Amino acid sequence: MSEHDESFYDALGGEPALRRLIEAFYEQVLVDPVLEPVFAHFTPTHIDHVIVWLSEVFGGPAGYTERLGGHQALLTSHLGLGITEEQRARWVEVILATAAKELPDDALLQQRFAEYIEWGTRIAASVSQPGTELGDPGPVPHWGWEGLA
Ligand code: HEM
Repeated sequence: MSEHDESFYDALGGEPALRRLIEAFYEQVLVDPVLEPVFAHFTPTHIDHVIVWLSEVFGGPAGYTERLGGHQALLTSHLGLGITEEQRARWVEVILATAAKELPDDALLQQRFAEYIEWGTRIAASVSQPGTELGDPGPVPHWGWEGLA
């Protein structure tokens, strides 16, 4: 048995680990000079919704599809935000520094997590630009030991 036989979600530490990660991440976002203005209208449900999204992406419960509108709703949340490359890159930098502390010290796990964050933030920034019209983005993407499933 390889040490990566358990699901990516279980290896991450499931919902409790994602909660620790995202709560610690947003504590920093809200005092970060680059990111704080972007999250001026931040709501407490935001944290819960990001945890539900990441849980589904990484192979946990499909709560975002079942309760929060799925992939289309996630993309819609970013429409019109006009996320700059500086903001996107800072978001990545802060969450990866937090993941290094809060997620298991497993090189492949940290690498795959970082790859998802790079991929996902580029999509979020892209759809946030003016004039984006979402087609049907399909189901919530899944990401695991092999990357995009
Ligand atoms: C992998 C990348 C990302 C994921 C998984 C993600 C996830 C989410 C989710 C789940 C929501 C909906 C929250 C809700 O329903 O309350 C949301 C909203 C939002 N996201 Fe992202 N996001 C990503 C990247 C980014 C980036 C790079 C930025 C800006 C630098 C950003 C800024 C925002 C803002 C401003 C909102 C609306 C906040 C609010 O009013 O609650 N996101 N995001």
